[in-house]
Amino acid sequence: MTNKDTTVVVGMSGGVDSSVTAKLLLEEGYNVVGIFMKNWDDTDEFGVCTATNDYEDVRLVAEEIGIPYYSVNFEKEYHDRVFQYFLDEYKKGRTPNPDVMCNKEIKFKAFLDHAMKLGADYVATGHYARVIHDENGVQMLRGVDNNKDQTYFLNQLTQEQLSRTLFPLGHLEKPEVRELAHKYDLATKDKKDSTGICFIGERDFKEFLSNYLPANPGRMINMETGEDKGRHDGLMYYTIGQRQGLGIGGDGGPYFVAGKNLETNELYVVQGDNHEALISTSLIASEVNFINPVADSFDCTAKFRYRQKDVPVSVKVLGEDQIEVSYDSASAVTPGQAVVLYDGDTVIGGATIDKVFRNGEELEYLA
Ligand SMILES: Nc1ncnc2c1ncn2[C@@H]1O[C@H](COP(=O)(O)OP(=O)(O)OP(=O)(O)O)[C@@H](O)[C@H]1O
Repeated sequence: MTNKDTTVVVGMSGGVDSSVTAKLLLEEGYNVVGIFMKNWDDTDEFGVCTATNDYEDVRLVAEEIGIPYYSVNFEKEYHDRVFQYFLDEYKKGRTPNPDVMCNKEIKFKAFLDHAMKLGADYVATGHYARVIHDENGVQMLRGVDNNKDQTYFLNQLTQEQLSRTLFPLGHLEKPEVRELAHKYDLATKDKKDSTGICFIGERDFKEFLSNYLPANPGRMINMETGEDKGRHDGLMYYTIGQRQGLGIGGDGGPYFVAGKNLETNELYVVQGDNHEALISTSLIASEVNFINPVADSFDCTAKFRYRQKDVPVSVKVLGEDQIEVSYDSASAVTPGQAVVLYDGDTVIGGATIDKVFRNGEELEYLA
Protein backbone atom coordinates (compact mmCIF):
# COMPACT_ATOMS: atom_id res chain seq x y z
CA MET A 1 0.00 0.00 0.00
CA THR A 2 1.45 3.38 -0.92
CA ASN A 3 1.01 6.47 1.22
CA LYS A 4 -1.46 7.82 -1.31
CA ASP A 5 -3.77 4.88 -0.54
CA THR A 6 -3.30 5.19 3.21
CA THR A 7 -5.71 7.28 5.24
CA VAL A 8 -4.47 8.79 8.47
CA VAL A 9 -6.79 10.49 10.94
CA VAL A 10 -4.82 13.10 12.89
CA GLY A 11 -5.95 14.14 16.36
CA MET A 12 -5.85 17.91 16.00
CA SER A 13 -6.00 19.87 19.25
CA GLY A 14 -5.50 23.30 17.73
CA GLY A 15 -1.92 23.30 19.05
CA VAL A 16 1.33 23.64 17.16
CA ASP A 17 2.39 20.00 17.59
CA SER A 18 -0.65 18.44 16.00
CA SER A 19 -0.71 21.11 13.28
CA VAL A 20 2.83 20.16 12.26
CA THR A 21 1.91 16.46 12.54
CA ALA A 22 -0.86 16.88 9.98
CA LYS A 23 1.33 18.89 7.62
CA LEU A 24 4.22 16.40 7.78
CA LEU A 25 1.92 13.49 6.95
CA LEU A 26 0.52 15.43 4.05
CA GLU A 27 4.04 16.12 2.79
CA GLU A 28 4.67 12.38 2.91
CA GLY A 29 1.72 11.84 0.60
CA TYR A 30 -0.83 10.36 2.99
CA ASN A 31 -4.57 11.01 2.80
CA VAL A 32 -4.95 13.14 5.91
CA VAL A 33 -8.13 13.91 7.83
CA GLY A 34 -8.09 16.14 10.91
CA ILE A 35 -10.37 15.44 13.84
CA PHE A 36 -10.83 17.60 16.91
CA MET A 37 -12.16 15.92 20.04
CA LYS A 38 -14.38 17.76 22.42
CA ASN A 39 -13.96 15.99 25.74
CA TRP A 40 -15.07 18.59 28.21
CA ASP A 41 -18.00 20.94 28.25
CA ASP A 42 -16.44 24.37 28.40
CA THR A 43 -19.76 26.02 29.02
CA ASP A 44 -19.69 24.22 32.37
CA GLU A 45 -19.20 26.91 35.01
CA PHE A 46 -16.10 25.17 36.38
CA GLY A 47 -14.36 24.05 33.18
CA VAL A 48 -11.76 26.17 31.46
CA CYS A 49 -10.91 24.26 28.30
CA THR A 50 -11.02 26.68 25.44
CA ALA A 51 -12.54 24.17 23.03
CA THR A 52 -14.23 26.73 20.85
CA ASN A 53 -11.05 28.73 20.18
CA ASP A 54 -9.06 25.56 19.71
CA TYR A 55 -11.47 24.23 17.11
CA GLU A 56 -11.19 27.55 15.30
CA ASP A 57 -7.41 26.99 15.12
CA VAL A 58 -7.98 23.48 13.77
CA ARG A 59 -10.21 25.00 11.09
CA LEU A 60 -7.58 27.61 10.14
CA VAL A 61 -4.77 25.08 9.85
CA ALA A 62 -6.88 22.45 8.07
CA GLU A 63 -8.05 25.00 5.50
CA GLU A 64 -4.52 26.34 5.07
CA ILE A 65 -2.99 22.95 4.33
CA GLY A 66 -6.10 21.68 2.52
CA ILE A 67 -7.42 18.72 4.50
CA PRO A 68 -10.97 17.83 5.60
CA TYR A 69 -11.62 18.30 9.29
CA TYR A 70 -14.35 17.43 11.77
CA SER A 71 -15.17 17.67 15.41
CA VAL A 72 -16.28 14.69 17.47
CA ASN A 73 -17.83 14.78 20.91
CA PHE A 74 -16.48 12.38 23.54
CA GLU A 75 -17.70 14.25 26.59
CA LYS A 76 -19.66 11.28 27.89
CA GLU A 77 -16.80 8.81 27.35
CA TYR A 78 -14.35 11.22 28.94
CA HIS A 79 -16.60 11.84 31.90
CA ASP A 80 -17.29 8.14 32.51
CA ARG A 81 -13.87 6.71 31.84
CA VAL A 82 -11.42 9.45 32.82
CA PHE A 83 -13.06 12.04 35.06
CA GLN A 84 -14.92 9.51 37.22
CA TYR A 85 -11.69 7.55 37.72
CA PHE A 86 -9.91 10.79 38.60
CA LEU A 87 -12.47 11.61 41.30
CA ASP A 88 -12.58 8.03 42.63
CA GLU A 89 -8.81 7.96 43.04
CA TYR A 90 -8.79 11.24 44.95
CA LYS A 91 -11.55 9.90 47.21
CA LYS A 92 -9.24 7.01 48.05
CA GLY A 93 -6.45 9.45 48.97
CA ARG A 94 -4.39 8.53 45.92
CA THR A 95 -2.87 10.80 43.26
CA PRO A 96 -4.21 9.72 39.87
CA ASN A 97 -2.77 10.38 36.46
CA PRO A 98 -5.68 11.38 34.20
CA ASP A 99 -3.42 11.84 31.17
CA VAL A 100 -2.47 8.16 31.26
CA MET A 101 -6.17 7.26 31.42
CA CYS A 102 -7.07 9.74 28.67
CA ASN A 103 -4.57 8.12 26.32
CA LYS A 104 -5.72 4.61 27.20
CA GLU A 105 -9.47 5.22 27.06
CA ILE A 106 -10.03 8.23 24.82
CA LYS A 107 -7.25 9.09 22.39
CA PHE A 108 -6.28 5.50 21.65
CA LYS A 109 -9.66 3.86 22.23
CA ALA A 110 -12.77 6.00 21.63
CA PHE A 111 -10.92 8.17 19.10
CA LEU A 112 -9.06 5.30 17.46
CA ASP A 113 -12.27 3.24 17.15
CA HIS A 114 -14.03 6.23 15.64
CA ALA A 115 -11.23 6.71 13.10
CA MET A 116 -11.26 3.04 12.14
CA LYS A 117 -15.02 3.18 11.60
CA LEU A 118 -14.45 6.08 9.23
CA GLY A 119 -12.15 3.78 7.26
CA ALA A 120 -8.78 5.09 8.46
CA ASP A 121 -5.67 2.94 8.32
CA TYR A 122 -3.92 4.81 11.12
CA VAL A 123 -4.41 7.51 13.69
CA ALA A 124 -1.64 10.03 14.35
CA THR A 125 -1.02 12.45 17.21
CA GLY A 126 1.61 15.03 18.04
CA HIS A 127 2.95 13.01 20.98
CA TYR A 128 6.71 12.89 21.43
CA ALA A 129 7.22 9.12 21.19
CA ARG A 130 8.23 6.68 18.46
CA VAL A 131 6.72 3.47 17.16
CA ILE A 132 8.89 0.99 15.30
CA HIS A 133 7.88 -2.23 13.61
CA ASP A 134 10.15 -5.27 13.97
CA GLU A 135 9.91 -9.07 13.91
CA ASN A 136 8.08 -9.04 17.29
CA GLY A 137 5.41 -6.61 16.16
CA VAL A 138 5.63 -3.03 17.34
CA GLN A 139 7.80 -1.37 19.93
CA MET A 140 7.30 2.04 21.49
CA LEU A 141 10.43 4.15 21.97
CA ARG A 142 11.01 7.40 23.81
CA GLY A 143 10.79 10.57 21.75
CA VAL A 144 14.30 11.75 20.79
CA ASP A 145 13.67 15.06 22.58
CA ASN A 146 14.44 14.02 26.17
CA ASN A 147 12.75 17.05 27.52
CA LYS A 148 9.46 16.39 25.71
CA ASP A 149 9.33 12.58 25.74
CA GLN A 150 5.71 11.58 26.51
CA THR A 151 6.03 7.79 26.72
CA TYR A 152 5.36 7.99 30.48
CA PHE A 153 1.76 8.93 29.64
CA LEU A 154 1.48 6.36 26.86
CA ASN A 155 2.55 3.36 28.95
CA GLN A 156 -0.87 1.66 28.81
CA LEU A 157 -0.93 1.36 25.02
CA THR A 158 -1.06 -2.17 23.61
CA GLN A 159 0.37 -3.82 20.49
CA GLU A 160 -3.03 -3.46 18.86
CA GLN A 161 -3.30 0.25 19.55
CA LEU A 162 0.32 1.00 18.65
CA SER A 163 0.16 -0.96 15.42
CA ARG A 164 -2.45 1.52 14.19
CA THR A 165 -0.66 4.63 15.46
CA LEU A 166 1.81 7.07 13.93
CA PHE A 167 3.81 9.59 15.97
CA PRO A 168 5.43 11.77 13.28
CA LEU A 169 7.10 14.10 15.82
CA GLY A 170 8.90 11.34 17.75
CA HIS A 171 12.19 11.82 15.90
CA LEU A 172 12.13 15.61 16.22
CA GLU A 173 13.18 18.05 18.92
CA LYS A 174 10.54 20.57 19.97
CA PRO A 175 12.45 23.60 18.53
CA GLU A 176 12.55 21.80 15.18
CA VAL A 177 8.77 21.42 15.33
CA ARG A 178 8.37 25.16 15.92
CA GLU A 179 10.72 25.83 13.01
CA LEU A 180 8.63 23.60 10.76
CA ALA A 181 5.48 25.43 11.85
CA HIS A 182 7.17 28.67 10.77
CA LYS A 183 8.52 27.18 7.55
CA TYR A 184 4.99 26.10 6.59
CA ASP A 185 3.58 29.32 8.02
CA LEU A 186 0.88 27.52 9.98
CA ALA A 187 -1.71 29.63 11.81
CA THR A 188 -0.65 28.03 15.10
CA LYS A 189 3.09 28.63 14.60
CA ASP A 190 3.39 30.97 17.59
CA LYS A 191 0.66 29.47 19.76
CA LYS A 192 1.75 28.90 23.33
CA ASP A 193 2.12 25.27 24.43
CA SER A 194 -0.76 24.05 26.53
CA THR A 195 0.02 23.12 30.11
CA GLY A 196 -1.84 21.24 32.76
CA ILE A 197 -4.61 18.71 32.52
CA CYS A 198 -7.24 19.59 29.93
CA PHE A 199 -10.22 19.90 32.23
CA ILE A 200 -8.30 21.85 34.86
CA GLY A 201 -5.99 23.83 32.63
CA GLU A 202 -4.14 26.53 34.48
CA ARG A 203 -6.85 27.17 37.02
CA ASP A 204 -6.46 26.63 40.75
CA PHE A 205 -6.45 22.90 41.38
CA LYS A 206 -7.88 23.07 44.90
CA GLU A 207 -10.76 25.23 43.85
CA PHE A 208 -11.49 22.97 40.90
CA LEU A 209 -11.52 19.78 42.95
CA SER A 210 -13.63 21.32 45.70
CA ASN A 211 -16.39 21.80 43.13
CA TYR A 212 -16.69 18.03 42.80
CA LEU A 213 -15.56 16.54 46.10
CA PRO A 214 -16.47 17.99 49.49
CA ALA A 215 -13.39 19.30 51.30
CA ASN A 216 -13.01 17.87 54.75
CA PRO A 217 -10.41 19.80 56.80
CA GLY A 218 -8.63 18.00 59.63
CA ARG A 219 -5.52 17.82 61.76
CA MET A 220 -1.95 17.88 60.52
CA ILE A 221 0.40 15.82 62.68
CA ASN A 222 4.18 15.54 62.82
CA MET A 223 4.61 11.83 62.15
CA GLU A 224 7.78 11.60 64.25
CA THR A 225 6.91 13.65 67.30
CA GLY A 226 3.12 13.41 67.28
CA GLU A 227 3.04 17.20 67.53
CA ASP A 228 -0.08 18.95 66.25
CA LYS A 229 0.98 21.13 63.29
CA GLY A 230 -2.35 22.83 62.65
CA ARG A 231 -5.08 22.15 60.12
CA HIS A 232 -5.12 20.76 56.62
CA ASP A 233 -7.75 21.73 54.03
CA GLY A 234 -8.79 18.20 53.03
CA LEU A 235 -6.64 15.09 52.48
CA MET A 236 -7.35 14.94 48.75
CA TYR A 237 -5.45 18.18 48.17
CA TYR A 238 -2.11 16.69 49.23
CA THR A 239 0.32 14.34 47.55
CA ILE A 240 2.98 12.20 49.18
CA GLY A 241 6.26 14.14 49.15
CA GLN A 242 4.52 17.48 48.64
CA ARG A 243 6.30 20.43 50.19
CA GLN A 244 4.50 23.52 49.01
CA GLY A 245 1.24 24.72 50.44
CA LEU A 246 1.43 23.20 53.90
CA GLY A 247 1.67 26.57 55.58
CA ILE A 248 4.14 25.36 58.22
CA GLY A 249 7.77 26.15 58.65
CA GLY A 250 10.16 26.65 61.51
CA ASP A 251 13.65 25.53 62.50
CA GLY A 252 14.83 22.21 61.14
CA GLY A 253 13.93 22.67 57.48
CA PRO A 254 10.80 22.36 55.38
CA TYR A 255 7.95 19.94 56.01
CA PHE A 256 6.80 17.26 53.59
CA VAL A 257 3.62 15.20 53.36
CA ALA A 258 4.45 11.65 54.46
CA GLY A 259 1.05 9.99 54.89
CA LYS A 260 -2.71 10.25 55.11
CA ASN A 261 -5.11 8.56 57.48
CA LEU A 262 -8.46 8.41 55.76
CA GLU A 263 -10.24 7.07 58.85
CA THR A 264 -9.13 9.78 61.27
CA ASN A 265 -8.80 12.37 58.49
CA GLU A 266 -5.25 13.21 59.62
CA LEU A 267 -2.41 14.36 57.40
CA TYR A 268 1.07 13.21 58.48
CA VAL A 269 4.05 15.43 57.83
CA VAL A 270 7.80 15.04 58.40
CA GLN A 271 10.55 17.62 58.55
CA GLY A 272 13.71 17.76 56.47
CA ASP A 273 14.86 16.85 52.97
CA ASN A 274 15.17 13.17 52.09
CA HIS A 275 13.42 12.11 55.26
CA GLU A 276 13.50 8.37 55.83
CA ALA A 277 9.70 8.21 56.06
CA LEU A 278 9.53 9.00 52.34
CA ILE A 279 12.17 6.51 51.25
CA SER A 280 11.12 3.21 49.71
CA THR A 281 12.94 0.26 48.16
CA SER A 282 10.10 -1.55 46.38
CA LEU A 283 6.53 -1.20 45.21
CA ILE A 284 3.59 -3.29 44.08
CA ALA A 285 1.64 -2.17 41.05
CA SER A 286 -1.45 -3.35 39.16
CA GLU A 287 -3.18 -2.41 35.88
CA VAL A 288 -0.10 -3.94 34.29
CA ASN A 289 0.50 -3.47 30.59
CA PHE A 290 3.43 -5.05 28.75
CA ILE A 291 3.82 -3.98 25.16
CA ASN A 292 5.66 -7.21 24.33
CA PRO A 293 5.88 -10.47 26.30
CA VAL A 294 8.39 -10.44 29.20
CA ALA A 295 10.16 -13.00 31.40
CA ASP A 296 8.87 -13.68 34.95
CA SER A 297 11.63 -11.51 36.33
CA PHE A 298 14.02 -9.08 34.70
CA ASP A 299 16.15 -5.98 35.27
CA CYS A 300 15.49 -2.67 33.54
CA THR A 301 15.07 1.01 34.41
CA ALA A 302 11.93 2.79 35.57
CA LYS A 303 10.32 6.15 36.11
CA PHE A 304 7.93 6.57 39.06
CA ARG A 305 6.82 9.98 37.92
CA TYR A 306 7.01 12.00 34.72
CA ARG A 307 9.84 14.43 35.40
CA GLN A 308 12.32 12.00 36.87
CA LYS A 309 15.52 10.36 35.74
CA ASP A 310 15.36 6.61 35.17
CA VAL A 311 16.22 4.43 38.15
CA PRO A 312 17.68 0.89 37.79
CA VAL A 313 15.08 -1.66 38.98
CA SER A 314 14.36 -5.40 39.19
CA VAL A 315 10.87 -6.48 38.17
CA LYS A 316 9.04 -9.62 39.27
CA VAL A 317 5.73 -10.62 37.70
CA LEU A 318 3.59 -11.75 40.64
CA GLY A 319 0.45 -12.82 38.87
CA GLU A 320 -2.04 -12.00 36.20
CA ASP A 321 -2.15 -8.29 36.98
CA GLN A 322 0.50 -7.50 39.53
CA ILE A 323 4.21 -6.72 39.48
CA GLU A 324 6.78 -6.03 42.16
CA VAL A 325 9.43 -3.46 41.33
CA SER A 326 12.55 -3.28 43.56
CA TYR A 327 15.21 -0.59 43.60
CA ASP A 328 18.00 0.82 45.79
CA SER A 329 16.09 3.75 47.15
CA ALA A 330 13.60 6.34 45.93
CA SER A 331 11.76 9.17 47.61
CA ALA A 332 8.01 9.88 47.56
CA VAL A 333 6.91 7.07 45.27
CA THR A 334 3.18 7.78 45.16
CA PRO A 335 0.16 5.41 44.99
CA GLY A 336 -2.00 6.18 41.96
CA GLN A 337 0.93 7.32 39.81
CA ALA A 338 2.35 5.20 36.98
CA VAL A 339 5.53 3.18 37.12
CA VAL A 340 6.91 2.94 33.58
CA LEU A 341 9.58 0.39 32.63
CA TYR A 342 12.26 0.96 29.99
CA ASP A 343 14.96 -1.04 28.26
CA GLY A 344 17.17 1.77 26.99
CA ASP A 345 14.82 3.82 24.83
CA THR A 346 12.25 1.04 24.46
CA VAL A 347 9.17 1.09 26.65
CA ILE A 348 8.61 -2.35 28.20
CA GLY A 349 5.30 -1.37 29.75
CA GLY A 350 3.76 0.25 32.79
CA ALA A 351 1.44 -0.16 35.74
CA THR A 352 -0.26 1.82 38.50
CA ILE A 353 1.50 2.03 41.86
CA ASP A 354 -0.61 0.55 44.70
CA LYS A 355 1.69 -0.09 47.66
CA VAL A 356 5.15 1.06 48.61
CA PHE A 357 7.68 -0.73 50.89
CA ARG A 358 10.98 -0.07 52.64
CA ASN A 359 13.03 -3.26 53.07
CA GLY A 360 9.87 -5.35 52.88
CA GLU A 361 7.84 -3.27 55.31
CA GLU A 362 4.88 -1.35 53.90
CA LEU A 363 5.02 2.42 54.25
CA GLU A 364 1.93 3.88 55.79
CA TYR A 365 1.32 6.40 53.08
CA LEU A 366 -2.37 5.59 53.16
CA ALA A 367 -3.92 4.26 56.34
N1 LIG B 1 -8.84 17.95 21.74
C1 LIG B 1 -8.09 17.18 20.98
N2 LIG B 1 -8.57 16.74 19.78
C2 LIG B 1 -7.81 15.94 18.98
N3 LIG B 1 -6.57 15.56 19.29
C3 LIG B 1 -6.05 15.96 20.45
C4 LIG B 1 -6.77 16.79 21.36
N4 LIG B 1 -5.99 17.04 22.44
C5 LIG B 1 -4.82 16.40 22.21
N5 LIG B 1 -4.84 15.73 21.01
C6 LIG B 1 -3.77 14.95 20.39
O1 LIG B 1 -2.91 14.43 21.39
C7 LIG B 1 -1.58 14.95 21.21
C8 LIG B 1 -0.91 15.17 22.54
O2 LIG B 1 -1.73 15.95 23.36
P1 LIG B 1 -1.14 17.00 24.40
O3 LIG B 1 -2.29 17.48 25.19
O4 LIG B 1 0.03 16.39 25.05
O5 LIG B 1 -0.77 18.14 23.38
P2 LIG B 1 0.46 19.02 23.08
O6 LIG B 1 1.75 18.30 23.25
O7 LIG B 1 0.23 20.32 23.74
O8 LIG B 1 0.21 19.11 21.50
P3 LIG B 1 -0.50 20.23 20.66
O9 LIG B 1 0.56 21.30 20.48
O10 LIG B 1 -0.85 19.56 19.38
O11 LIG B 1 -1.71 20.70 21.46
C9 LIG B 1 -1.77 16.23 20.41
O12 LIG B 1 -0.62 16.57 19.69
C10 LIG B 1 -2.92 15.84 19.50
O13 LIG B 1 -2.49 15.08 18.41
